[in-house]
Amino acid sequence: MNKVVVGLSGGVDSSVTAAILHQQGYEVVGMTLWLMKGKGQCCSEGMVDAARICEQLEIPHHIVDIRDTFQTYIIDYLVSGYSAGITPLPCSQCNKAVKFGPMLQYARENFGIDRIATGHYARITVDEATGRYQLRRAVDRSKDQTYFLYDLSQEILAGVLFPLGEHPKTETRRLAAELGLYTAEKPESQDLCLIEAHGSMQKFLDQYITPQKGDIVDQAGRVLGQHEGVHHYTIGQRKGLGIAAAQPLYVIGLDAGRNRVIVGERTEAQHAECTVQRVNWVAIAAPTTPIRAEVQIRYRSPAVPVTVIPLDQDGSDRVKLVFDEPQFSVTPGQAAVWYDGDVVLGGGIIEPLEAPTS
Ligand SMILES: Nc1ncnc2c1ncn2[C@@H]1O[C@H](COP(=O)(O)OP(=O)(O)OP(=O)(O)O)[C@@H](O)[C@H]1O
Repeated sequence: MNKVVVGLSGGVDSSVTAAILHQQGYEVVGMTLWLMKGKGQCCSEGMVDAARICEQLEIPHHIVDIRDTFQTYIIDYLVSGYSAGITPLPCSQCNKAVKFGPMLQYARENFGIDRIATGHYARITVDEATGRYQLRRAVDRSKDQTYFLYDLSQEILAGVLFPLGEHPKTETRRLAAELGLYTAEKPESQDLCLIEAHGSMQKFLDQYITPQKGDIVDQAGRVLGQHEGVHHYTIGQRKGLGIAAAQPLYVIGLDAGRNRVIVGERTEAQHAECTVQRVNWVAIAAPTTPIRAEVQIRYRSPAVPVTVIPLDQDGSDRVKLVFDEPQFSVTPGQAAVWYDGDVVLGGGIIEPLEAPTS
């Protein structure tokens, strides 16, 4: 019988994932990763709900304490990034370094199982010509999570199932109700798990970074106001600046070294290009010449036409993105993920932009 370990968060998506695979005849083992130290209410609720689902499906449930890994790869990563004036994206890093890699390893070492499944909305296919695993957008585009999954290696994609990628979310809910799953009515998580646990990113970060007031300046260096700590701001932010100006002002730069937040008008918040590091190529091997694609620079932003230019000799690790049209709020630390239609070609982390003068 085919065996699979299903990552169970205690939410409806992973519950239905386990139920679908169970129905399809897989021997399913439930696994919940214990992620957060201290403020762990959502973790403990999730663990209990996951245990209930496993009891209902009559499958085993294992809890794996991975809090040290989460601390190193997510908490420390966020704190050092925000301290340096960038806005790191924790979710792709979490998927790669905390969830998929360790879950596969644990499943192999402890149960001899080399396949895992999660409730992510994405699809995996194989390119028959090249043998490469392809990551594709979910059928339900409003739920598509490929932006957070671009960094998974070929080896990991080979061992993963995303049964929900083929289903609209409404069908997931319907299935949960039809199967009488304990979690069928559970509300959606609205935000990052850290924000859900702490109320806001600022509250979370203030535990680690002492807020240090400083100047809000324009590109000419004129002081326009005071900020509450550089780590409270992100590129493109308009609200909460506390500055009265004739034109709306946006954050266009974060100068952690001089403890300054730099603001400007909307046109100053636009960039024609940026560089991207730590690139992971998914559907294709690293190219050595420029390619055309559509790129997404934020989770909820649309994919826009771009030329992807390899910067290293082998084309692998860094690229330059030249947008057909200048883009608003290109944010260092966030991911840029480029696609060919619904297929992820590759992605990486946006590097610090050329600093606006201040
Ligand atoms: N703590 C965890 N332990 C194991 N697997 C997890 C955990 N958190 C998330 N996952 C897996 O990753 C998938 C996507 O997680 P995400 O945080 O995006 O939650 P979600 O889309 O709200 O899904 P769910 O409804 O299952 O919570 C989940 O469906 C689950 O399979």
